[in-house]
Amino acid sequence: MEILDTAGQEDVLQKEGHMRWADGFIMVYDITDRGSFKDVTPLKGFLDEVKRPKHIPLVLLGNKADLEHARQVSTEEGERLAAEMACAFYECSACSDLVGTGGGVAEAFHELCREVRRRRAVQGKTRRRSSTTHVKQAINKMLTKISS
Ligand SMILES: Nc1nc2c(ncn2[C@@H]2O[C@H](COP(=O)(O)OP(=O)(O)OP(=O)(O)O)[C@@H](O)[C@H]2O)c(=O)[nH]1
Repeated sequence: MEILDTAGQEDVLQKEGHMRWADGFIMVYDITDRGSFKDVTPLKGFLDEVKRPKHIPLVLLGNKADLEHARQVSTEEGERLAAEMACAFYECSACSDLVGTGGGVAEAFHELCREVRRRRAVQGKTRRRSSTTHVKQAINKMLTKISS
């Protein structure tokens, strides 16, 4: 697995390059900064424009859960946004190893990996099914030729 931590201030071309490169995304906002939460929706819109096929593996992550006293974005708001984007949601603290806060970082990465694998398995099945269909069609053609 390769992890790219984007700078957050990259230009559109850089952003597009990163989006094309990646198989999955963790979108992180700061629960003590409503502005960072508001940035998620347009970023997801941009991702949908750039990425084919759509519905790429995605996890929404609210960071800095250790700073509860400074919270600006509720857990429910995070959950609602994740439901809208049809993705998993966690809150975490990159600065705390406490159970229930620090655990979210690892869990977010695990969930993203699981989702990437699930999508690949589904795509693999589709590809296998379609190649079987091609073989069947070719055999049918041959049989038709032979019988005519
Ligand atoms: N209390 C607390 N502080 C955090 C947490 N995560 C990051 N920080 C602090 O927030 C500041 C910014 O962290 P960065 O990792 O540079 O954030 P970033 O989003 O990667 O910033 P860019 O490089 O601009 O993209 C630093 O001072 C971190 O120590 C957290 O979970 N809890």
